[in-house]
Amino acid sequence: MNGPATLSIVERGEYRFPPGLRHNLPFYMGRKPWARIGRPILLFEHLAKTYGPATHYRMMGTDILFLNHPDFVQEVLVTQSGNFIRERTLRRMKILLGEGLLTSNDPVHMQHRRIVAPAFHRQRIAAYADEIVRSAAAMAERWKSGQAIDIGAAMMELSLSIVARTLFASEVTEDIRAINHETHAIMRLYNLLVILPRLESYLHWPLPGVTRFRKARAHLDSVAYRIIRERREDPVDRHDLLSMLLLSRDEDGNSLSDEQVRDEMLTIFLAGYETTANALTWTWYLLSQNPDAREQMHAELDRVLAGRTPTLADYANLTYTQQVFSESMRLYPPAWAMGREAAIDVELGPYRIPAGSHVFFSQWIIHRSPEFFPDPLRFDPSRHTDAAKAARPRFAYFPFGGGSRQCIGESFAWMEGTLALASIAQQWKLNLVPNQRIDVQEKITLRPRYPILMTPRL
Ligand code: HEM
Repeated sequence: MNGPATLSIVERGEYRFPPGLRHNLPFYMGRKPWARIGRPILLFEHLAKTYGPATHYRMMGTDILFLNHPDFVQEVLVTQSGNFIRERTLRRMKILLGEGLLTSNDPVHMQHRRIVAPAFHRQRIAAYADEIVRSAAAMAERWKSGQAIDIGAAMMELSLSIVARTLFASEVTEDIRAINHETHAIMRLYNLLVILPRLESYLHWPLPGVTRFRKARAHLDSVAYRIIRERREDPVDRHDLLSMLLLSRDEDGNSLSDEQVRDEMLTIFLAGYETTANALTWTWYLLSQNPDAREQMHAELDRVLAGRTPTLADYANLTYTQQVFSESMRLYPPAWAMGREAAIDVELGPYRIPAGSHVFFSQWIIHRSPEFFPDPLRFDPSRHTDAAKAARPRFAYFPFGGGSRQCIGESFAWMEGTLALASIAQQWKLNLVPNQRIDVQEKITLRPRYPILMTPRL
């Protein structure tokens, strides 16, 4: 790899690490302003500022590399992807998602990806455009001028309605609310349980949190398997993602079992719903703070749509609206960090790390690097013209990851984000209610830490 210019090395036996924290990470917790439980972004910002493109720390006996240069990201996600597997915390989401695309490793992952891919082909997701516009327009019609709304909650509700229509060809029914409710209950417990060293072995214990987890999973499974059974009994194509999961075959004719359909259904639900809702939430916030960009977007909507409801055919012509969405995901990437685990000893540039080491990189940090995005905190959609993109390394901007595990829902998300923005902005301008605390909460996705209240105006 070309790599960043000057890199120092710390040797340990046959291994070579970048410089970094002298003590195990827990040693610093509560002692340093950048080491706070639940604020990993502060740690990553500190490491990037202090050590530059690559740094190293240890946690509970595991070596962790934090990489801050697009060339390293490319190396891990593409060039040497075969040397890495999902890191431990993500693998542990198997307690909810089984062997779905997010949690599995090869060869299972490759097999499933081939079967699931047709559900996300361009022609197929084109059919979902009308559903997206209908859900967004219906929500916007319910708003009243000057009446404050919690934009994060509104975008979650919108995203849930879009998932209902596109994954299950349905309105938001009791079943879908149950899936939503139990998935979130499990994810809240997961955030606590994931810190246990051998989580899987505690799952049968009668501890209060674990009992709640088992109940939620049993309820979730009963709903999911009932939906699958009903669909198998009446196997018509309802033109939704679930029909595709049930009908899809790879080139050798392999299809998914009920258990595999359950895992992929919940994976798509979880991966596709909160990410897009957060991306839209931050976009409305940023537009309210950048009136020039907002005016330019409205001018494009007036020009392209001339008052019509947007359709799929308009999507390609809404270039500025797409750039607004891109710039929002640069500053507030819904997937704000990613990780892998080295399956074998790995050489990365001048470094050599042992099998079992974890490697992390953060969209939040790299997307805000002044080297690739001058004046990085400025909201500027023109950073995403084709010419500007071609002038940057591929992994200076990677909201959807990359390589063989690049987000399978990326085209869906672009279409959903752009058309939802267009449908709502056609009816409203959203202004921020003054004097609010705005901050991020870095869970698996990047949420607002406090509700963000906005008022729609004509
Ligand atoms: C703005 C919205 C979205 C963002 C920012 C996003 C981001 C990502 C990222 C970064 C990954 C790679 C994770 C890794 O390699 O560790 C990923 C994977 C994935 N995403 Fe998305 N995603 C979004 C929307 C969606 C949607 C709408 C769907 C489905 C409808 C979806 C389904 C998936 C699935 C199934 C994977 C796993 C792919 C695999 O490993 O083969 N995502 N997403």
